[in-house]
Amino acid sequence: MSEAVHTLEGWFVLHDFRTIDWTAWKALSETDRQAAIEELKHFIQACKQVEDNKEGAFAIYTIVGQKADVLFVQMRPTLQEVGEVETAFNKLRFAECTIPAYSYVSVVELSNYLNKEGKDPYQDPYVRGRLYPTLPKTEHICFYPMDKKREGADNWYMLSMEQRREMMRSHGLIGRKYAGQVTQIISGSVGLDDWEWGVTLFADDPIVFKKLVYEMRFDEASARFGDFGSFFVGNRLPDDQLEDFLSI
Ligand code: VOV
Repeated sequence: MSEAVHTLEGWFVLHDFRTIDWTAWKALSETDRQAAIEELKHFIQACKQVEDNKEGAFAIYTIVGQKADVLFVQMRPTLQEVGEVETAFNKLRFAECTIPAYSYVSVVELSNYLNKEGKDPYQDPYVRGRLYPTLPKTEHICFYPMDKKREGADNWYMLSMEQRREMMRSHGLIGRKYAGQVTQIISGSVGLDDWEWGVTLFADDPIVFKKLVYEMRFDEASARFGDFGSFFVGNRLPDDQLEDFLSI
């Protein structure tokens, strides 16, 4: 049997994609719509407070294309807290005018393919910053789930630790070329959701998503072993644009 890589886990993550039921939203009276916006603003403020207190992380993006209209990314220390914030959102008046489009449950993950053994990684400030991140406030987000293949000769899980380590080293070298242009958060979802990882990328230039993902397609870890789900891409929704976005 091949050796399983040791993983470090950080915050649990919910990617909560909603489609706005514009017909229901338009049917509300102006007063009810304004009250719903105020309530939503309160909810967003509470999520930001959690982030400021370093007790979780939060981001809100509008999604381009018909798969969804808006994405709430919620990170919390426990699965229970992630469930609670999802329920809190569902109780908002605004949520009554949304339709669940897609969701993804995972936990921020780092593997030790490239780590030195020895010190307790959970005490390393760099590792902690990766496991318990403050989400970058970039203009754009890209999310997709992925698997590593288990098909005939292309079975990631039958490779030796050394073979996998070498491929992850090559993968990391490509990624490093994009340092400063893109931030990646890899969250593991084996046993939690339908795919094995969620890939969340943050960048100010969406073309960087295309270039990075394309370049990685030629790298063995992705070319031979990557299987990908649906891609979602979106634009940051700053507080001062929320009203505009929801205005009728
Ligand atoms: C944006 C840059 C970037 C950089 C620097 C980077 C580096 C690294 C390193 C060093 C490591 C290994 C240690 C760790 O940190 O876990 C990883 C790990 C991982 N990655 Fe990555 N990755 C990037 C980016 C990046 C992208 C764009 C993708 C999607 C792949 C694609 O084809 O669409 C991805 C996937 C993953 C996955 C699924 C894992 C876990 C694999 C496993 O078997 O455990 N990743 N990744």
